[in-house]
Amino acid sequence: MQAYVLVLYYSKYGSTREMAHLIANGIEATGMAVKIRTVPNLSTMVKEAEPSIPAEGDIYCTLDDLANCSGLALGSPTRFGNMASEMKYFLDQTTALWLNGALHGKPACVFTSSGSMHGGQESTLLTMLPPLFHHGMMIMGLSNAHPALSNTKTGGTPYGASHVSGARHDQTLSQDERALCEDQGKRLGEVVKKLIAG
Ligand SMILES: Cc1cc2nc3c(=O)[nH]c(=O)nc-3n(C[C@H](O)[C@H](O)[C@H](O)COP(=O)(O)O)c2cc1C
Repeated sequence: MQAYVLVLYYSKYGSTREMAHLIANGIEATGMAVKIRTVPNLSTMVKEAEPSIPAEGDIYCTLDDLANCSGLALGSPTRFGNMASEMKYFLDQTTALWLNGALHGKPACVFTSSGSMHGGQESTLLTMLPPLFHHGMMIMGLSNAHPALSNTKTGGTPYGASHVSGARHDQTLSQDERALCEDQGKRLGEVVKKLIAG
């Protein structure tokens, strides 16, 4: 099986999805293969549960997609300063992978999108990390040598790429936010390549 980096995200309004695809571009620029996967919406009405294959867009992640990756970029919108329940629900189904150490020693990074500038991006990124630590993953942030990290007037944190989408989801990714997404993908891809090469 060809080695790949998994970009796994949840997105309701599209911002985190756009970030996921920019990060994937960065990973591909290193020559690594990428799988982009998402997770379904949650519904309180069981009979309204999502079909197993989405009508459009990226397909849903399986546990095998996660178990067999060589590195992971995990993205979620900021929800009350934390990851979306859809992503948490998916992670809560990974006990078998934890038991057999499927993700142990693999590099991982996180990214998020929030409505407002000070609406909890950092707390979201930092609280997305504990499940990855529990899986024994090696956590990577952004390079603080990247000029966009100092120049950005919106998203971008040392803990991972971020985007401020505005109260009406109408704020597109700034050049700095885009550059940091691609750089995060490149960093991850390069580290994964080195680890695979031994
Ligand atoms: C239930 C809920 C909670 C949210 N909580 C926050 C929050 O704590 N801080 C914030 O800045 N934005 C918050 N937002 C806004 C989203 O983070 C923002 O719209 C994000 O860009 C959506 O990402 P998406 O386009 O990938 O769905 C919240 C949105 C929802 C629906």
